[in-house]
Amino acid sequence: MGTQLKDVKIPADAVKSLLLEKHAEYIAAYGNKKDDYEYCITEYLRMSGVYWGLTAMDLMGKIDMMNKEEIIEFVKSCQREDGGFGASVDHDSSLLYTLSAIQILVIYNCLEVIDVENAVKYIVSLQKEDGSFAGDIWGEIDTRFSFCAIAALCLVERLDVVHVDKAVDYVVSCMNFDGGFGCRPGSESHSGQIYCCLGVLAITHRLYHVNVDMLGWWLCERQLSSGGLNGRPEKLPDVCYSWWVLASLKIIGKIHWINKEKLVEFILACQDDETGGFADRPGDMADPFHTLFGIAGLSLLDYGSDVKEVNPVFCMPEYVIKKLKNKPEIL
Ligand SMILES: CN(C(=O)[C@H](Cc1cnc[nH]1)NC(=O)OCc1ccccc1)[C@@H](Cc1ccccc1)C(=O)N[C@@H](Cc1c[nH]c2ccccc12)C(=O)NO
Ligand SMILES: [Zn+2]
Repeated sequence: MGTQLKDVKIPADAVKSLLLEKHAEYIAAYGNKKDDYEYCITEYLRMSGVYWGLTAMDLMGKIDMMNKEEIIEFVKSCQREDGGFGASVDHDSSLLYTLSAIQILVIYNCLEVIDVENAVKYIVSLQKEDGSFAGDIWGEIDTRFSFCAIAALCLVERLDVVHVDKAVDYVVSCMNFDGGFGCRPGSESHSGQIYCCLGVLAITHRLYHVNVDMLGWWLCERQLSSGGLNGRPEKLPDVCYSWWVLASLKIIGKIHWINKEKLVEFILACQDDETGGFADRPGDMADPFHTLFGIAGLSLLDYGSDVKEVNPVFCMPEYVIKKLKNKPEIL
């Protein structure tokens, strides 16, 4: 018989509707358990964790349940001498957490509380001769960091300070024969990297470089019989990959190429009806990361009226991105 496709079976008693109130309670309570084991071991990505929780709550119309003052104080306390932001207080600066910090402040519309000029200097300092970006001073090059840099500069309306054409050339040099993108030239196509590279091309209005039919085909091939999407061939479906693939399809105008009903069923089945929140696949433990990307995925699928529209490029509420002078393009 043919190769057994790895997939999950959705249990008959799986959740079939969005438990919005439970997810709001789950996220609101998460920030209060400062001595919880899980909270402590995720200190290394805390700034991103705050972005995930805040964005999920805003998309659910529950942002008022978050402690605005405490969040803004935390973000301010993480800006370092070099202008960048670390994941938590006293952690080294990185482009990943500099983007998350700026995303949080733009949602709260209070960029003035930080030194934007110094943050811009930090981002510029990480661009290389070939247009690529390192993630921090230790120098790892990855198209993820190209997205962090371009997205952050777009959010503070300062795209003019970097070599945009060289940044685009580097991203294009990472395009593969299958239409996808990897982390460096010649790297294997991966849904997360595709999302980042399309984000750079959407923000810089250079989506004409994309082989839309080839990439669209590769992306909708990610859907398995469970309805869920995986990140690469032969991998298991995962609700966060439902976001990376779906957002990518939305950016290139091919979201209608996948079976929306089956994907909605998969995402809803990933909810934890006891604790609230979404897990990566049915039956696993929920976490704030998969909760954001489950809700954002349902938003892209126009599920239910009580979830706000999400911007596929920034994974932030559309009403926030609409205010930008230079909006990202989608096909
Ligand atoms: C570091 N991360 C990952 O590698 C996750 C792990 C994972 C979750 N489910 C399956 N694997 N994978 C992941 O985020 O892959 C998507 C991805 C990969 C590369 C580039 C962009 C997105 C996760 C954290 C994590 C670790 C372990 C378990 C669950 C979450 C993570 O921080 N992802 C990043 C992915 C990302 C989103 N936007 C970006 C912009 C630029 C760079 C990265 C990102 C994030 O959400 N930042 O806000
Ligand atoms: Zn995942």
